[in-house]
Amino acid sequence: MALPGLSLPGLGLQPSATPTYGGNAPPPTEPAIRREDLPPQSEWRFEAAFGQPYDIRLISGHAELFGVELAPKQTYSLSGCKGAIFTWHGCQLEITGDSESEYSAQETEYAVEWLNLHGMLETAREEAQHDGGPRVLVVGPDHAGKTSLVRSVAAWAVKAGRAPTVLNLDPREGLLAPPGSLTAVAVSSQVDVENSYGITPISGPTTTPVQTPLIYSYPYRTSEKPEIYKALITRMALSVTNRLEEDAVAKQSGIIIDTPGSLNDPKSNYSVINHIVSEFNINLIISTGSEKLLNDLTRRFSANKAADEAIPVLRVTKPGGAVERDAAYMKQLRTSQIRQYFFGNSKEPLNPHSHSINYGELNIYRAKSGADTANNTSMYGGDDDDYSPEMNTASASANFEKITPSNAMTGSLVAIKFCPGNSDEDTLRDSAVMGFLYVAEVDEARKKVRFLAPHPQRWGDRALVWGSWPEAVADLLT
Ligand SMILES: Nc1ncnc2c1ncn2[C@@H]1O[C@H](COP(=O)(O)OP(=O)(O)OP(=O)(O)O)[C@@H](O)[C@H]1O
Repeated sequence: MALPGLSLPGLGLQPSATPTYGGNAPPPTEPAIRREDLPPQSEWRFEAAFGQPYDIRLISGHAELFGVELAPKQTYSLSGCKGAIFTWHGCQLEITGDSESEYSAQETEYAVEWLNLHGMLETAREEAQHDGGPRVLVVGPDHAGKTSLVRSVAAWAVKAGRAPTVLNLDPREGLLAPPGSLTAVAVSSQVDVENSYGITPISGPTTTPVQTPLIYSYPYRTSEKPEIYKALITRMALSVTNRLEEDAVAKQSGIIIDTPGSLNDPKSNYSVINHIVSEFNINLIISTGSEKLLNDLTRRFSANKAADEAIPVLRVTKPGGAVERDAAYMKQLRTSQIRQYFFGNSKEPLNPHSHSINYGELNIYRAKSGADTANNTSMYGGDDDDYSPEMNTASASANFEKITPSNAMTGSLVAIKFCPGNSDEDTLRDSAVMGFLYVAEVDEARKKVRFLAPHPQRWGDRALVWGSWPEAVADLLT
């Protein structure tokens, strides 16, 4: 048994005789299996590399991964995952496989704060009047635990019978969609340990919950195209508000918004945060990982305001285990999310469909990058209170160009928009996404493109949008 709080990789192993190997025989390659006893309110933190098997089984007690309870005796494959298995009352875990880092930790006060936040949100839901439940914005620098917090409070809410709407506004990491998208989804069934919020609708039967998210394409790195980012937020706010009006449970459950760390530059005058707050009518801001941000937002939204105008800004402790994810890891994460979108995972393999289509039948637009477009205003360009998407019509008209397919597209994703192929630029920008295609091959001689799609159905004459983000993945089919 490992000493609580002092566990290091391998220390949980039962001592065994040192094996000796005769001749040139290779050592056995059986993965190491060890058991860890976790005391109450502690967690098993791990960083498992991509492609390296890393399995965890709950042997006794209760434990959860960011709010999602582990089923006893079930093996969870957590390869390519960094996270923590937390226990409120103590548990024993069985761990198989190697990790880059793993240890048990008892400095977990953050978890109590997160649970208190959940209690607070539950009270707000119970007291919700005609304007619905809590509308929460979570902000903080990169790697501060924002996504983990959102996932935990959403999972606890679902367990309490709610259906919170979760929004991901970080295009670097997809939610129920590949990276390069912004998503809103009403989470009504239990969140999955391995698949998080579940998977999007596919052609076959599944064991994981199927969700129907609202997806918008934002094929840029976060700060590249502020005017488009803001226009999409306005669009999403409208769609989400309309959806909530049709679903009393979702309305009462409220919304929780996860944001990228890049929104927190004070030089911007917090222009995008202001925009989100006003479009979603936010009534609670959670700040984590930065004292300065907390102070700035408190001054802006809460201090010296009349009671009916003030928006409370709450500080939540950053989890000690929240780790930085370097550029190489984030690239692997993006590739793995794209692969999973088309091929599923080991438990739920998918069979993508191949579509070979003549150039003449396609309406493809290239979303110009920030460097391409003139009038590229800064994300941080002044106060946002008077922003309206119409103001950007002139610049929006320079954002898409119709193209003929070329080899440069090979390995990229294109978004299938709901709008027709001959739509104007504002419609192209604002239209939600029906799904994504992977460009497997462009045959310039025969003027044909071969796409991979999760669905067998063709998409008619709908507009396709190709952007610079996420980067092309050359080896998706290998
Ligand atoms: N208590 C914890 N123990 C171990 N790992 C953790 C813990 N909390 C979070 N992590 C991990 O740390 C990493 C960063 O956390 P998370 O993604 O929640 O932060 P974030 O603020 O959303 O980051 P970003 O803005 O860069 O997306 C993730 O890989 C997450 O799984």
